[in-house]
Amino acid sequence: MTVIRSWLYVPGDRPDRIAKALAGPADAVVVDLEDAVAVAAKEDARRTVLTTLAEGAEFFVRVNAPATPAGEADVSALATAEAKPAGVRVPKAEDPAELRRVADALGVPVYPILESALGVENALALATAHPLVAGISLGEADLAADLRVAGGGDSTALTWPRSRVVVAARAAGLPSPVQSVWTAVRDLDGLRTSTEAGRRAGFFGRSVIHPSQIPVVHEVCAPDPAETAWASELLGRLASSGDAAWIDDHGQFVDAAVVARAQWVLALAGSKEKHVEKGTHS
Ligand SMILES: CC(C)(COP(=O)(O)OP(=O)(O)OC[C@H]1O[C@@H](n2cnc3c(N)ncnc32)[C@H](O)[C@@H]1OP(=O)(O)O)[C@@H](O)C(=O)NCCC(=O)NCCSC(=O)C[C@H](O)C(=O)O
Ligand SMILES: [Mg+2]
Repeated sequence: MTVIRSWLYVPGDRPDRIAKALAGPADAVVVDLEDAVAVAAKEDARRTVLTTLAEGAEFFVRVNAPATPAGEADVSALATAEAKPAGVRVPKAEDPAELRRVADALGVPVYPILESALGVENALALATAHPLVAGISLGEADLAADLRVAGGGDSTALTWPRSRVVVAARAAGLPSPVQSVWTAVRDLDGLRTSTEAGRRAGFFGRSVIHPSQIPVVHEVCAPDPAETAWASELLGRLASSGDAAWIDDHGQFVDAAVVARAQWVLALAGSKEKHVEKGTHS
């Protein structure tokens, strides 16, 4: 099993930073053609993406929303390019039919980003829109704006959409969603607390916008030695006794659900970083 912990965004009109991002420690690089790129720079950014792909670099691309002129241009440019991205993130996703068009045109893994009330309401339909849909996530800044609720940090106003996207991803058999970006770039303690909370809430891995955020995300996503030891012990007892249920040495009841969790903990602990495939982490 292989997993991606950090997805580093880098603006498509900054070739210097794209090179740095690709050479750095992020598990995945997402070159952005959408909101990090000014309208006047969209064409340049698209050209840079195509040139960098043609040079053999491996990265993901966030296209513009496919229903917009810039999004149409992104999708048709990538569709005819010989070198394809590892996958595309599709922002402002709301319409499963639109997602199918993108997936059919590009033939690469597609990751819809849910950033509106309608997108969240359609979470399961988007997650199951096409076999190439490989993961869903939230874009919390845009979502908070669309919902007219407090955004930023760990706004509790987004608790329900977060749970909704976790449930829809798992119902569709997709990996746990990747957590949305932490925008207080210099506040690494806040990033850590928020990423830990995200893991507890069912997210795995995080989109980041600055290289300084990568080590924090990697640390939070690292297997917890105590949890790994607990899982090994539990599965050892299961193998030797064959019991279906018991109370462990810590007084905790164990049954099939707890065994499933222990198996997931060990699978994650034994995973290699980089290059997640559909359904390879849950
Ligand atoms: C956020 C930034 C604009 C900050 O830029 P800046 O203040 O110039 O950064 P630093 O001076 O601290 O940079 C220090 C060094 O790190 C390199 N750097 C910085 N950012 C990146 C990066 N993203 N990738 C690679 N390298 C990076 C600098 O070159 C410096 O290097 P050196 O000179 O050698 O020391 C900027 O970080 C940035 O543009 N980040 C990405 C923004 C982005 O792509 N945003 C799109 C995603 S946001 C999102 O998804 C929201 C979502 O849609 C929602 O709705 O929620
Ligand atoms: Mg957004």
